[in-house]
Amino acid sequence: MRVGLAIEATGLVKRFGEAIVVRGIDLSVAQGSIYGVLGPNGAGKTTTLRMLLGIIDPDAGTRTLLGHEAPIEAASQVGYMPEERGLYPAMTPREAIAFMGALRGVPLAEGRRRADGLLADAGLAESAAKPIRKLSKGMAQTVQLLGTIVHQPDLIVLDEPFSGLDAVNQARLEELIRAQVARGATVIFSTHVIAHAERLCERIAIIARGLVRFEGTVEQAREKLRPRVRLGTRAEDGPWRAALPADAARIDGLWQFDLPDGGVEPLLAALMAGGAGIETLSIERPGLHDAFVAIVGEAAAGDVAPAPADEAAA
Ligand SMILES: Nc1ncnc2c1ncn2[C@@H]1O[C@H](COP(=O)(O)OP(=O)(O)OP(=O)(O)O)[C@@H](O)[C@H]1O
Repeated sequence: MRVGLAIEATGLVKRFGEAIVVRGIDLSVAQGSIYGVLGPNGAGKTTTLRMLLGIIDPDAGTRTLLGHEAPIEAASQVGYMPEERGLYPAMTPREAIAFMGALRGVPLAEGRRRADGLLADAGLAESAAKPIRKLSKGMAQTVQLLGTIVHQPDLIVLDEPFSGLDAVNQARLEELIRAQVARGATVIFSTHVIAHAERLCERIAIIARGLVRFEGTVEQAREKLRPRVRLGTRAEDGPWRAALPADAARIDGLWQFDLPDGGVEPLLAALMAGGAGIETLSIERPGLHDAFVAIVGEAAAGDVAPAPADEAAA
């Protein structure tokens, strides 16, 4: 393992029958960081996480998990919450969490003690002794998450952890992830809800159609797009229109276009001289959501031609 990496994967490939769903993915996750794997439905996120954990084996490529080349050897130091949730409905949250801890080597009495603390922190103290079947879906999901971290794993892998939670519980989960990292854990999670990744992650990978299309910081992803100008003019038409950039479109009553290289000042001068009557002006930096849509869109367009991994596999 390279110093400081919790996960290092190179060239991961996975086929299911004829379909190559992961086509050569590299991933490096620094110890003590929060890492986001973003991608549209079917991109290959879950398959990638499963390969990293050793639940399935890649058809090609290698992965090192907490310094172990065989992921199973790291199992006791890993907490994994799969996308398919499931707890025994007759168990209580306290018992379920303690049971999940026992599977990872935490004595039951200690597991119960930890469960009570975790449930209290999550605002679920009153539900600690009710059967899970009486809990809401979101509450049950929180219990499953607490069971995932009860053994204080060094690496926490969460598949779509925010889906199914209301806004309050999503915020709680963000806090919990930060708290886990503060105690020294590494967290990697998949999501197609971009806002969480934007707030939480030091680095992200955007996966589409089985390939990493972007890897870097959230800031670097945003920098791939130009700021967007929205401009309202009193007059709808006039010779001044020639001063607008070629890509300017009138959307919802506003001219919208990417910030030109020379900034907006020369353009505004031309509009003012031409009597366009500037009523509103905003220049907005794109968010991660915009960058995500653009990167995934490019991937879809680019995939009309065969990708290199397909050619290599053929
Ligand atoms: N065991 C399997 N057998 C056959 N095909 C599979 C299997 N697992 C996944 N796939 C296919 O692989 C592709 C990628 O699936 P995967 O679950 O990894 O995507 P994902 O990015 O996690 O998507 P989502 O956000 O919808 O969960 C999909 O087309 C899926 O149908």
